[in-house]
Amino acid sequence: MSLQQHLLSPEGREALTRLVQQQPLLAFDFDGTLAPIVMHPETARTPPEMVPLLTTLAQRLPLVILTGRQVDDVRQRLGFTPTHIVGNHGAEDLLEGPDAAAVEALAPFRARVDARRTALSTAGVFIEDKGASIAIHYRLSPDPVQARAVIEELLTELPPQVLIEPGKQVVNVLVDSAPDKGDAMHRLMARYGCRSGFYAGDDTNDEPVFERAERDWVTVRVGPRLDHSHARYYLQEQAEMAQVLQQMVDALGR
Ligand SMILES: O=P(O)(O)OC[C@H]1O[C@H](O[C@H]2O[C@H](CO)[C@@H](O)[C@H](O)[C@H]2O)[C@H](O)[C@@H](O)[C@@H]1O
Repeated sequence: MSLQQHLLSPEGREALTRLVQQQPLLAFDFDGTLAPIVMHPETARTPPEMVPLLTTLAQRLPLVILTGRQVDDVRQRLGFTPTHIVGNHGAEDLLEGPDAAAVEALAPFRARVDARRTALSTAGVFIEDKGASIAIHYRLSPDPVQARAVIEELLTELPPQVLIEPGKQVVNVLVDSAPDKGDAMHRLMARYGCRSGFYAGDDTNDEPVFERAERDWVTVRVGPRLDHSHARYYLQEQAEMAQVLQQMVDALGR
């Protein structure tokens, strides 16, 4: 793993320009990458100034969204129509729906959640059941100690195949046999016949894409440089993404 470079450095801009001219697959995570992180998940949106840039890019290249959200949820927040969407951290394809085995494997965990609804809500912990994965949100909890205790108890006995992954003020409950974002990216590269790719993400669920990227892909982690990330480039903050999109549009020319 080598030191990450800033994507808007001269070297980063050159790599981006070179990539865009090779008809790559452009893939973006949503929360924290296209949309700023906000307190309430239901208020997240692509900033208006980025929408025309994304619209132009999606008209010129295959442009896909790989998100932890459900497909129908993210679709209404984008403000433009991407070529394809994969949701649920890789486990829900726009055309094929959620991974049925994952939905089924989560049934016993769902029952554990149901039995603790009152304790969770008293602690300000909000459950987002997305079918093929479940998010346990604690950003809005007024008492982090109480929230942690309730979540720890909920996670004490995990059903077979169920695993947990930390995210941004959220615990993701996933199924180990379900496809992740890395699987989704490789599947979409094949589907759209692309030999090179761009991927931007900001969280733990994006690392499988960074880790399994081919040598000539441009991979970007949104957030201060993190030495243990497998992304090749970084952006200091989400607001810089608009400049990246503009650079791509400029590189495509007319
Ligand atoms: O893979 P992503 O597109 O980045 O989705 C990851 C999760 O995003 C959402 O939660 C996160 O963003 C919220 C809005 O900014 C924030 O309030 C929350 O604390 C974050 O964890 C979404 O609600 C989840 O379903 C996604 O898995």
